[in-house]
Amino acid sequence: QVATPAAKPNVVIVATGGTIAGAGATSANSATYQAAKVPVDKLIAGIPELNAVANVRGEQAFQIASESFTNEKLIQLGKRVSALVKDPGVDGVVITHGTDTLEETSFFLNLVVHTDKPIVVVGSMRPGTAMSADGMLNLYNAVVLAGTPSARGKGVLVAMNDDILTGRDAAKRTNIKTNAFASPWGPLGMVVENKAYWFRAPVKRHTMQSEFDIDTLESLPEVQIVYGSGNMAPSMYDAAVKAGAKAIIHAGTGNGSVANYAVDTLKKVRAGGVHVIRSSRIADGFVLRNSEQPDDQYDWVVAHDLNPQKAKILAALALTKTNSAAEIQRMFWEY
Ligand SMILES: NC(=O)CC[C@H](N)C(=O)O
Repeated sequence: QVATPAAKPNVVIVATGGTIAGAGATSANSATYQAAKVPVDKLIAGIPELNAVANVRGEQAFQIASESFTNEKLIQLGKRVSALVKDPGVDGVVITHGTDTLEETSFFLNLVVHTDKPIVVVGSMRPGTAMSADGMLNLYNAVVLAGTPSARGKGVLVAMNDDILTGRDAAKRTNIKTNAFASPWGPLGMVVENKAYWFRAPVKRHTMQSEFDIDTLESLPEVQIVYGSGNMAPSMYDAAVKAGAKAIIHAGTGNGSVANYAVDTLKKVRAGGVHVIRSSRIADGFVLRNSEQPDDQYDWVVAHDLNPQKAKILAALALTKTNSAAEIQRMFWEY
């Protein structure tokens, strides 16, 4: 009796732009190119091998370089993904995305899309026109992952350079090389020749367990980041408040430290009703509450292990639920 082949999964690729859709003048241009040029159908047509692993169709949500993402685009993308995963005919979703803010989008979707279906965010460091372009295999791996049943329930995933990273932790660490993304806590696994191999699973709240829901969101409160350095200008915090920030992410040196000449400004910011959240400018930062600064006394929040750009996403979502620093801190411990 001939075994009937397993039905191929139905995967939708939602394209937003980035280098994975980029084009350079010559094959030697691995770092000089224009992002967001190639439409999704051409990306799919360029990888005929996709037909062997999934039934794939594409949608062009945007065609932009990801440094140009806005809160409005995050919400628009989130709502589209939420609608797609509700479709019983869709088994998984891939999002092609520029790598500059890929980590913000993957974390945002991890927090707001209520599904256990795989959602895989993917980009590339070289345009498809370059020698040893990485986009084709990254996209192929992302589609394999989005159609893999064992990828269900693991939250939003990032597929880059053979690694499977969690959308929560994935961060861009270099701006030229193909091994650009990493997590402070390591990858969840790898995709190798059409198969996902798992070694870890996320433990923080995400997707189905999240209290945030894209279907109830129409906008996000303003949150801005102020970068810590020697000889800072405390007026930068005032400028963020003037720009409408409801929370300021302090991207502090080391332990999320605050210069002694800036503490009073941040205390005034908090007294004015704007939240202060201490993150760290270093890679793999980990900010302990009441270390270096008396957060309890100042009613400040610490970002835990989240880098400033990730903390900004969670802070904005937290402010849609509460204005209590204690509640915001709980969310930073749990997500
Ligand atoms: N590798 C990339 O995707 C970077 C290109 C562009 N800055 C973007 O983020 O869209």
